[in-house]
Amino acid sequence: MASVVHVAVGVVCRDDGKILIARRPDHLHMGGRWEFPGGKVESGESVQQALSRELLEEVAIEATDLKPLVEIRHEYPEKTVLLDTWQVTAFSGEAEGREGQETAWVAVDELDHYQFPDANQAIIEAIKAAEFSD
Ligand SMILES: Nc1nc2c([nH]c(=O)n2[C@H]2C[C@H](O)[C@@H](COP(=O)(O)OP(=O)(O)OP(=O)(O)O)O2)c(=O)[nH]1
Ligand SMILES: [Mg+2]
Repeated sequence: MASVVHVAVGVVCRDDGKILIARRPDHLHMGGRWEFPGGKVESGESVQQALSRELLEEVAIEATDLKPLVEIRHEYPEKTVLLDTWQVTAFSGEAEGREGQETAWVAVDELDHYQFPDANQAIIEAIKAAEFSD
């Protein structure tokens, strides 16, 4: 059986409530679709360390406060991922796609207008639910 890929995913939220999304480079799995920035947890790393590293590498954001949002396990035909998803409640830096990706700040009720990988529907639902519990 194929192993599960552990992925650290960040929902970076600005003071105006908008959330950072980035477009996955075409050559990657789910290329061309929008995502919440993040990447694979490497061996010896905690998920928080992985997320902080990926946010800096991908979108030039330095996360200063993280809180767990949701864990989504999803089976794609090619692989199974565990999206370990965190809300980034404080950060510094100006978001930019450091790997040439397009980025956007999007209101929660506009997330549905973007095409994400299939696993992300559950993340979007968790974001909407969290909005009302804060
Ligand atoms: N970062 C991220 N990955 C997602 C999301 N939704 C989703 O299905 N994925 C999947 C796509 C990939 O199979 C996997 C993440 O891998 P990745 O390609 O971002 O990993 P990485 O940045 O470490 O890149 P690399 O090791 O391939 O260089 O999780 C999402 O919202 N954000
Ligand atoms: Mg990545």
